[in-house]
Amino acid sequence: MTDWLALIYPYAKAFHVMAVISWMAGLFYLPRLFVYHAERGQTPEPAGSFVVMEDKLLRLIMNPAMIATWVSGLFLVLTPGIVDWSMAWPWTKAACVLGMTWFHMWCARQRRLLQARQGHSGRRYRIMNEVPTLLMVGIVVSVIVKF
Ligand code: HEM
Repeated sequence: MTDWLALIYPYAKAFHVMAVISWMAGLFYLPRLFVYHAERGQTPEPAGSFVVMEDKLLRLIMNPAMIATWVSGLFLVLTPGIVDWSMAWPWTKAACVLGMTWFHMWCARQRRLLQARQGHSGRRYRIMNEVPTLLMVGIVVSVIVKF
C-alpha cells in the first residue's frame, strides 16, 4: 500500500496543488459575492442572480475541490517519509486547514442565510473575506519552510 503511494507521490502532489488552487479561488470569490449580494441585492432581480452564482460556485466548484484537496492531502500524509510529526509545520498546517474547512462551512451557511434575506452586512463579509488569506499564509509558509 505505502509502496504504491510512494510511486504516485509526484502525481498526488500535482493533483493536490490543482485542487488547492480551485478550492482557494472559490474561498476568495464567494465572500466577495456575499458583499455585493448584501449591499446591492435588495431588489428581487439582482438578488436572484446572486443566488444562482453563489449556488453554482459552492456546489459545482468549491465542494468537489475541497473533497479533492482533502483526499489528495491525505494520500500525501500517508506516503512514507513525507510528514515528520515531531516537527511543528504539520501541526500548524493541520490547524490552518481545519480553519479553512470551518470557513467553507461558514460560507455555506451564509449562502442559505442570504437566500432567506437574513445575512450579515456587506462590511462583515468584507472583514471575513480576509480569513482565507491569513490561513493561506499559514499553510503555504508551513509546507514550504517546513520549520
Ligand atoms: C485538506 C487537507 C490537506 C492535507 C491533509 C494536506 C497535506 C499535504 C501534504 C502531506 C503535503 C506534502 C508535503 C511535501 O511533499 O513535503 C502537501 C503539499 C502541499 N499543500 Fe497541502 N494539505 C491539505 C490542504 C492544503 C491547502 C488548503 C493548501 C493551500 C491553501 C495546501 C497547499 C499545499 C501546497 C502548496 C503543497 C506543496 C508544497 C511543496 O512544494 O512541497 N494544502 N499537503
